[in-house]
Amino acid sequence: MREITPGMGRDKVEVTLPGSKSYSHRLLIAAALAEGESRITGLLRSEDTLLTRDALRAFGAVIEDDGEAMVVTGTGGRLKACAEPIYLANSGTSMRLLTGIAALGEGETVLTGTKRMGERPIEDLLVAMRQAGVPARCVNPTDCPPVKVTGGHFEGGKVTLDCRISSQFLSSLLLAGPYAPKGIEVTVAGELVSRPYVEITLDIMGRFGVEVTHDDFKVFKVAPNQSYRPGAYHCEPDGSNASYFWAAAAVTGKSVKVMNVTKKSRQGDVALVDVLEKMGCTVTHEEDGTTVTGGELSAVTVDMALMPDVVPTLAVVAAHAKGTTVIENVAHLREKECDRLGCVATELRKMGIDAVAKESSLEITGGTLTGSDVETYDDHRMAMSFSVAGLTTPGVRVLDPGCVKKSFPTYWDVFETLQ
Ligand SMILES: O=C(O)C1=C[C@@H](OP(=O)(O)O)[C@@H](O)[C@H](O)C1
Ligand SMILES: C=C(OP(=O)(O)O)C(=O)O
Repeated sequence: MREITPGMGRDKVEVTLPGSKSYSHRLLIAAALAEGESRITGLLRSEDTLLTRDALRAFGAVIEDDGEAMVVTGTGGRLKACAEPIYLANSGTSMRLLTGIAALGEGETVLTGTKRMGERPIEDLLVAMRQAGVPARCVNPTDCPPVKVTGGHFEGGKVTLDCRISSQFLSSLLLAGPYAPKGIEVTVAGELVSRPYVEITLDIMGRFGVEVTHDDFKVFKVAPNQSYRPGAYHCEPDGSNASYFWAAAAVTGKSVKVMNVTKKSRQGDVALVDVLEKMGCTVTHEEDGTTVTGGELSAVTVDMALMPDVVPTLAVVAAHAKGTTVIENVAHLREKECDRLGCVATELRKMGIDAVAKESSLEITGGTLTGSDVETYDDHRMAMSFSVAGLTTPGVRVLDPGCVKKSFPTYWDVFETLQ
């Protein structure tokens, strides 16, 4: 349990954050698929990214950490079969991306995780993998992990993929695509949620020398006989984790500059600053970072389909704003570490805020918050978002502060620099 001390000590604070979770997973995967040695700096070392690292080791990549960089000796796309099941806790990105990669193995791989992982759907990805020749199925009759993938049969070719639940399915097929004999052509059926994460995938594939073409995010083509090029790569800081510090400024009326996170990034969550600006904050864009300064906050109606991970952050800011904020088009939040629509609304209501989770939206009417014991549902973003409420409200106690280890093990140290 951790009780948050209200107030920000200084009027202007600069924070420096660890590497992007999404970029870290992809940098490690691309380097592990390359032939030869890559040196990657700036990587996030958190529970989830280390699970991806360990899984890639199990697939045969050699990965050493010298403290500054991870040095990866890649496999050239020829992966070992894994005798033991690969445990991926509740890292959706590891599970979904590595399920596609397992198709490049030389035998059966079982990928498994926590109880909650066993409730996070993956069948849509497996349907597409089967179309590409890969025997892949859920071990239980649930459409969710554990999954069993039989490598060595990945022909590729044309597949149709439903991307309404997760963009990670598409990233998975694209990342494995260059090593399929026919390459891969993915037609997206249904709305593609969380599109910026696919842009991150394309960015990394491009930087590693693999070409992907697409027709306005509807049909994606990866030609065969391409390979990931090893080299020296750097990981930028995490835009989703920047949100808590911008939100801290928004609710306290102070200024926070997040160093080296800018609108030039492909991380979609950086666009949260545009929403905060609409709500009444002042945003300053500089080459070396982005500053939010709090102001009088008013409600907004905003489509957050492209920025799912910062919805809990925005919800806490909305609880401090005048009027009713409507966060639309976010049904996919129900499939995250917890049901993020239901759980955010429940915890806000415990603080005296009128919050309603609808089927695909969240409505929050700003008001006066009261302190409460915040249940985190083993979800790092619940802990980090609600800690921001503690800056304005006495008596906010985060029940399981340790769950931040999933994406930001040093969160509380950085948070303390605000105070
Ligand atoms: O590909 C990625 O790195 C991610 C994609 C998003 O998931 P969905 O595409 O399932 O929304 C996001 O929520 C997750 O934290 C990271
Ligand atoms: C949804 C998230 O992660 P993942 O899907 O990788 O579990 C997240 O970090 O908010």
